[in-house]
Amino acid sequence: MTRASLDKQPHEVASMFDDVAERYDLTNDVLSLGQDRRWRKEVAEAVDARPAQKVLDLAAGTGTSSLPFARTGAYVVPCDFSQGMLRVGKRANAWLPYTAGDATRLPFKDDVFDAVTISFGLRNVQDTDAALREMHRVTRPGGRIVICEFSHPTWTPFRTVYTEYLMRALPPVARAVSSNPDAYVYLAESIRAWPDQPALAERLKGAGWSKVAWRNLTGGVVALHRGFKES
Ligand SMILES: C[S@@+](CC[C@H](N)C(=O)[O-])C[C@H]1O[C@@H](n2cnc3c(N)ncnc32)[C@H](O)[C@@H]1O
Repeated sequence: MTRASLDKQPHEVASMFDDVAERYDLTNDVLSLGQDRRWRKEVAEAVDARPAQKVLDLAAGTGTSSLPFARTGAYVVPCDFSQGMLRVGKRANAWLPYTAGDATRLPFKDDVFDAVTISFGLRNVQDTDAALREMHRVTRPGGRIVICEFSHPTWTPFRTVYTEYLMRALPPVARAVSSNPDAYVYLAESIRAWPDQPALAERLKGAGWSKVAWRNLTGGVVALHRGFKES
């Protein structure tokens, strides 16, 4: 697959996730070397969902990213546009209110969620700024956003090793465990093309979010960005 794999239309992205849905959670565990569990714990702490709060987990896929919020007693809505991912999720956790929807045209009214969050999803949305604006629209004044996304390690020697892992080690491992190995070539390429931590913070501000800050996890392999909607 060539770099053209990054130029995917939304329906191609949805279909790519339909293809990997059955083995998505297993593949994640293997390719992240088990780190994904730690990252999810950090996201849950950053979102700090309280009982009865309304939380939107956007690009929720199978809903694995939604479970930590549900466990706090919050009302969490997993939303995604891949029918395949939603189907696998519903089979495992039928009690979650899975909702089909596109991040750039959310099927929710204004100001309804206490918190909106997106894990490993924003990088896949073709129009990042439109998704950030939509997330802002559906958040209540005073509410918060937490974005968990692959990012760029800040220490150069580590960044070099990590880039080698992404471009050389990850594709053959993905070939062994995934039902659609090309999806993981796309993963590697999309991570490299993704804005770095300060650039993503500027995009959040541009979409209307205030008090924007970020924190690196695993040396910057992942970054947690957060922001607030002005009251
Ligand atoms: C890598 S998965 C992340 C799933 C889950 N959040 C997790 O942490 O495991 C990315 C998800 O983003 C979804 N996605 C990509 N673009 C989207 C869009 N425009 N609207 C809704 N979902 C989208 C895909 O369908 C896929 O399920």
